[in-house]
Amino acid sequence: MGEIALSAKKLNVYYGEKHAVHDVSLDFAEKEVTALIGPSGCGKSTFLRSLNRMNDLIPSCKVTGEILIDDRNINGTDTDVVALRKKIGMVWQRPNPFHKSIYENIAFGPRYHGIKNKKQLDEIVEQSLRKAAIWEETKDRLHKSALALSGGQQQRLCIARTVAVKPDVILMDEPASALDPISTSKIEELISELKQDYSIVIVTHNMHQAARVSEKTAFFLNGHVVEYDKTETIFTNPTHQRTNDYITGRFG
Ligand SMILES: Nc1ncnc2c1ncn2[C@@H]1O[C@H](COP(=O)(O)OP(=O)(O)OP(=O)(O)O)[C@@H](O)[C@H]1O
Repeated sequence: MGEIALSAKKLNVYYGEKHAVHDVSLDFAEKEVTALIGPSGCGKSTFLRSLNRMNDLIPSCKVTGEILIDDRNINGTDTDVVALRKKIGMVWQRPNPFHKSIYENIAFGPRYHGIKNKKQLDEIVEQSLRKAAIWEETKDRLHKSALALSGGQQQRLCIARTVAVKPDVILMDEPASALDPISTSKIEELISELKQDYSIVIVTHNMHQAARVSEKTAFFLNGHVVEYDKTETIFTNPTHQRTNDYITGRFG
């Protein structure tokens, strides 16, 4: 494995009495894609959300264990959560552009983090849209509403919005599950491009997608990680019977 971008150590997540994630320890390598797979309700999204403290927003939720980035535990009370979410961005299942222009969607984050210069913002908007492979489709309508874009374009816009604040890690929670097959394949191509610059952790129900886009795969079951290995190994020669049963469609 290359350099580690992010590590979870003995992470447990509870919703009140419900113990949703059990003692999960995983290392995520720099500039690789890691897929989190497993049946519905096994804790994939809960785990993903704890990687940038999004679970803080759920009052009943309690997290124990460590998430290490640059050797610092982000679960401490002294963490600047806004700065953390700049470093570790999130793309959700449903595209959620702001009710603003395409330009303003992208400029919002950098402006919030202190960039006011118009020329600099123009450059960031163009670079981010290019990185998210949506520049050609938007360059002549930057000041039109983002909501007029198709679902697939909106999702690429949301990826551009995440990229605009220069994160190290991008978390994606089933980013293509609400999209048609052509938009899905564009998102998959984009993920393969983005991993040259970012570490990506993606939750997906789509096994083919996990096999196509990721280097590593973690198989979750009932809040536990059953197996974590190279994607090729998970899909061709898994160690555990339960992994084999899941990837061959025997359950889930
Ligand atoms: N906000 C919440 N409050 C209480 N329980 C929750 C909450 N969110 C998730 N859970 C429970 O935690 C467990 C894990 O849910 P989670 O959404 O993380 O699973 P998942 O593997 O991502 O599922 P899916 O693939 O269906 O999205 C489930 O039993 C779920 O019902």
